[in-house]
Amino acid sequence: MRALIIGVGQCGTKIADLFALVDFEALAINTSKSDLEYLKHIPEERRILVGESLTGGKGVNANPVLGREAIKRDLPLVMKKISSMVGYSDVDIFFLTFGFGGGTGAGGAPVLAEALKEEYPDSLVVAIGALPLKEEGIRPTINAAITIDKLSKVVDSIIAIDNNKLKESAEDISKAYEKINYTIVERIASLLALIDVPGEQTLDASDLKFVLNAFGSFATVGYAKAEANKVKNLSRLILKSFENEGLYLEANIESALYGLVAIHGPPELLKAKDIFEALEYLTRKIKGKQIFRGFYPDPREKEIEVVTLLSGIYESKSIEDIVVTAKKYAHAFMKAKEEAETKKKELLTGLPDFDDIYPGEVDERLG
Ligand SMILES: Nc1nc2c(ncn2[C@@H]2O[C@H](COP(=O)(O)OP(=O)(O)OP(=O)(O)O)[C@@H](O)[C@H]2O)c(=O)[nH]1
Repeated sequence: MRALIIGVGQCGTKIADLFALVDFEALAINTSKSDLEYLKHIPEERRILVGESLTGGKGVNANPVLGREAIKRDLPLVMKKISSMVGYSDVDIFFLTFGFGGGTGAGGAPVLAEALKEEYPDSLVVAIGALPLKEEGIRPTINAAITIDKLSKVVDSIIAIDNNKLKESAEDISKAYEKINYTIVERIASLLALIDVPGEQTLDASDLKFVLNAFGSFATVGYAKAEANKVKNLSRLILKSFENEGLYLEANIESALYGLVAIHGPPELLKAKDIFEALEYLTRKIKGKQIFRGFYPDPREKEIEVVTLLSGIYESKSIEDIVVTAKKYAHAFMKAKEEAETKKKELLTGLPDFDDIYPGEVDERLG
């Protein structure tokens, strides 16, 4: 299983940097020079500043039109770098990480996704994007809604992370982001690390690709971990991993098409009866009724870890809230703009030109 992580914009490159820390191949793309310099784990030759001629290396200030243009201008450079990283072996999945509410990531991710799909038709392109906090205001909400629409037509799945859901109240925002980013990487890296690893039942790259090949719908990742000696009922721990409070976004998991569950822990505790009980429950619950599973007994392990991926989701309150708010605002804005234009026309119609009021002035002076 080979995954390549491409971070776009500040949020995206911070997340990609954490993936690099746990040994994933990662690339960072940004319009802000200082944000690129701030990264710790992605080597310098894998950091690309785009759109410098447009932005002077200072970011795009939440303007996705500039973000889109910046990536477009330097797309050949970006694709050349990706090609040199890919080399001669296939990439199963390109993961694009970014924040939905800014300018570089929101504007750039769809452009890059399209280019990757064209260049690497056998690889999946999966978006991993953070949804804006409600208190950030209308602009990030609009950026997010439009980017969701664009990506849903290009990528295979969108793993949307609702910052509102993961941020604990009264927390300092940069600390909250740090924690959220850690959670994202912990879950996805744990899952990817188990793919193709021999287990009692093994998940391979084609299982993961099947589950994520979901025509641009939403996916979410659940997680539960506990010290092995404290787990009295494994079935309950598995169920906890896909309970709403453990997921990345508010979503109706019953609307999911596919599920994938990976369980890792000491062999004596991975009891088949408990596992099947929980998986049967999940199979009944989701619409598509297709669950892939992997059990990984590991005698060195002192904890039990469960990672759950649900995909093909169309019912999500987190997404609906953003789209509905953005649509409402966009309609009100377009209406206000139209009214302003009409009012301006009404007010100014009927005025004469200078020549009507000062006839012949120039001719007189010229004699
Ligand atoms: N989870 C998470 N979300 C973040 C983080 N940083 C920013 N965000 C979210 O991402 C959005 C802003 O995206 P950024 O990545 O900062 O913006 P950008 O893509 O670099 O674009 P510009 O700053 O406009 O050039 C906001 O809606 C934030 O809520 C982060 O580290 N983690």
